[in-house]
Amino acid sequence: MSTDQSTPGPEPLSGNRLLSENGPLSGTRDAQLQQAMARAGLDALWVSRPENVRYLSGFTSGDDAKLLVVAAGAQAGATLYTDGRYTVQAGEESRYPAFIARPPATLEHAAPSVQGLRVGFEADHLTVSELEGLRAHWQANGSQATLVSTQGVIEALRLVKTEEEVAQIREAQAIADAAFAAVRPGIVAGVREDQVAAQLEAFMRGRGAGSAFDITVASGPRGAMPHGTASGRIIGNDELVTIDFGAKVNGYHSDMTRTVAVGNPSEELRRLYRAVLEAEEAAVQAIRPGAKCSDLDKLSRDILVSHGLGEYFAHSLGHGVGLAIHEGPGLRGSSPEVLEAGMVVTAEPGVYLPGVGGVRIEDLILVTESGHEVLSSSPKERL
Ligand SMILES: CSCC[C@H](N)C(=O)N1CCC[C@H]1C(=O)O
Repeated sequence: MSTDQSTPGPEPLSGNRLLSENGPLSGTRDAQLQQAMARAGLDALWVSRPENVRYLSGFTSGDDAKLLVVAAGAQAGATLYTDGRYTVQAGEESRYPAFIARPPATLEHAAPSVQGLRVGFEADHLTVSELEGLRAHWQANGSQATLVSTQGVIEALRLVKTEEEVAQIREAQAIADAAFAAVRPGIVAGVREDQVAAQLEAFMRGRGAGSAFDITVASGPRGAMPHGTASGRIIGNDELVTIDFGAKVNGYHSDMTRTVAVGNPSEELRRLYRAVLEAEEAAVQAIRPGAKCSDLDKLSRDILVSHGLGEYFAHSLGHGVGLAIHEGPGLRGSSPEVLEAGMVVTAEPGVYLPGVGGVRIEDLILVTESGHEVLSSSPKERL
């Protein structure tokens, strides 16, 4: 939602309108939100990250959606702001009343609700011009809100998944596993990388899922690119091919990487593969509640260092997965986070040797009370 009124854009269908009367904050998620806002010293929160709007309201469009949450007092409640393209969708999906308008009408509508309040905004998900819009409308004309820069208020609530959320992720991963099983026999010399990606995507769409992100199919020397999106390269004989993909079900993602052998790759490539597999399996085995994310990263990194490959492990061990493909907790050396039951994370060490190729192996893992459950079930090669 831009505050730039020179930008062409949709008009409200019939003027700005509130689809229903202000609804109260209710339910577990709202209670957790109110507590989080209290901890952050906020009276209100202007939510602009699409995944956060969806998490709280149920509204699925990331194109134009903002949420104003007022935690307590006479104005307590939440309102969804979106434009006239989404009138029907907002009415069907949002738990909160929707005000259909474009800025600045949205900000003018919200101004009386935030008068004199400490209003948080999401610093990582608000443009400079949008912040200027908040200042212009909420810190003038007697509104005098105090704008507070925040980070991760709602993301912290999203770390531990509910059973319903886990079910969506599990379903997404099951579809991705089925796609891999269907496509794997066709990954042979002479096939283009983008044909492999297209087959995976078509399979997932056929099962009612989307693709979680641009699929990586990186063969031969392209394996040295951690984000080697499928290209027109023809897969050669005796190569390794790294395939990283996921499905998306009701907004929830899965994420898995397999590196497969075509023909008989060299002993040097097989050595890389075995080292990464050892690092990956050790990390997975160590996943349990109470495990420090930084320790898990170190565990897998130390194994690769012991094989002389530490310098080629060019990223962190893994990340949380949910409404975003990359979310907390971060399984990286600098992370202060500790795993809890209900988190869903990846373990995905890799090595990338420019001019040679690369290997990455990744599983999707649910942290359980007793340890973990590996959600991804596609077989890994033993080279
Ligand atoms: C663009 S989404 C990439 C998904 C992938 N599984 C992934 O998270 N990574 C691949 C390389 C490292 C890691 C990342 O940090 O992007």
